[in-house]
Amino acid sequence: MNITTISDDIFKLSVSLENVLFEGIWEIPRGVSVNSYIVKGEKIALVDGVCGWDGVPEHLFEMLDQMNMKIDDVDYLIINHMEPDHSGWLEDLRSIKANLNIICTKPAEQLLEAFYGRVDNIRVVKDGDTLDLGNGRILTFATVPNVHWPDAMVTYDTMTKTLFSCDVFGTYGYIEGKHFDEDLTEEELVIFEEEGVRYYSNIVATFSDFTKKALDKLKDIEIKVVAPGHGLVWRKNPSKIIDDYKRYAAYQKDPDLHEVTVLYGSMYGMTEKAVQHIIESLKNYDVKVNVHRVPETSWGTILASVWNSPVVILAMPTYEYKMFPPMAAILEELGNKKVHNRKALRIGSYGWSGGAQKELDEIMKHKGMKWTFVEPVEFKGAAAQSDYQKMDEGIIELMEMIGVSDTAVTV
Ligand SMILES: Cc1cc2nc3c(=O)[nH]c(=O)nc-3n(C[C@H](O)[C@H](O)[C@H](O)COP(=O)(O)O)c2cc1C
Repeated sequence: MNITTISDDIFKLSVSLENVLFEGIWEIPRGVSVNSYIVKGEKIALVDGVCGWDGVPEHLFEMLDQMNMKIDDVDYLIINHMEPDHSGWLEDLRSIKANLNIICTKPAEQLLEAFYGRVDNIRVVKDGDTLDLGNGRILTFATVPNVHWPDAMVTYDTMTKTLFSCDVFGTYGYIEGKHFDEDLTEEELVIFEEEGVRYYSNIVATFSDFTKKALDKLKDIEIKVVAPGHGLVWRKNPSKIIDDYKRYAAYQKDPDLHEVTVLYGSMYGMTEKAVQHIIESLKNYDVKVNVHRVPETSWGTILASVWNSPVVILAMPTYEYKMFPPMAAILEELGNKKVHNRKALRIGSYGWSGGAQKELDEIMKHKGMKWTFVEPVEFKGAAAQSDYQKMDEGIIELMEMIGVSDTAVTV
């Protein structure tokens, strides 16, 4: 755990995680930080906690020691969001200071009881409520329901105009010694953009409509510092992460990028050979192409890729009268994350009955995904020249749909 000064009397305590699956599912190749904040007036508030990683509470005590504080000095624990990665200190803190005052929303109060059996010393807050810490430091609260649990809220320090936003404006990614956006090189900023969309697509995507409402609610607040529960503190250019989140929310239905995801599975190479043809054909267009094989590529990586891609090529064979199972699993997950309105081509090999296409149609329908498909190209065994021709025609159609033209020079 490390401690960083954000501004006079505001400190970040954070833990970096790597080599774990975040939420037990998502790979985090560049790690993630989990951030908690200490805000001091006459009274002291701890905004969010982190899970019981990294020797908490011992490390927490060391950090407090460095600030000449003891846990007894903390007057309030503000819980923006009850998910255990942010509320996990609660049990330890309560065992040390039983009368710790907790500030949270009504839905969080119910979750507190469910998760920790806690019903005492809770002040429930709603939109616009304030907490006066003394010395002119007044905190206000705004609920942001379902970003990403029903209980979520953000806390705003009116003195420094710092927004403690918990999961909102979070990113994956952790670079040793880099805590603020102003610490980053251009290349590192690109890393955090990639990790932003990865985090959004893995964690927040399902709640994009709620995220849009939350962003709308926050738009009239003057924000000088964004201090989220994951990732960097945005101090030099806070509007960067706010605008990024607007884009990410919009990508649910319309990623306005020239990017294609080719998602495929293949048992014996027939479908894979056709995928190679498609990859070659896409080289004729000015588009970024991401190729992912299932089940080898993790769901988190695929989600991030498809979130950025208006065009998706799905390639899979028939397997036991249905589609190759890992492809069905990831398509269901894309449906759960509400990845809507993609333009798509499906290709694949079958042996005798087919069945992949039927299952694909069913998934699209029951998940309400509203993808627009060009004519599928299914072939028995190996693809023939006429099949490759049809694939190329499908690609032309898809590229036209996103306004990308063929870069090959014809004489
Ligand atoms: C375990 C297994 C199950 C299969 N089930 C079906 C099936 O139900 N219907 C069908 O038409 N083909 C079925 N096939 C045939 C494959 O779809 C066919 O071999 C296809 O060419 C495989 O494509 P690939 O080389 O890209 O893996 C099956 C093949 C395997 C290995």
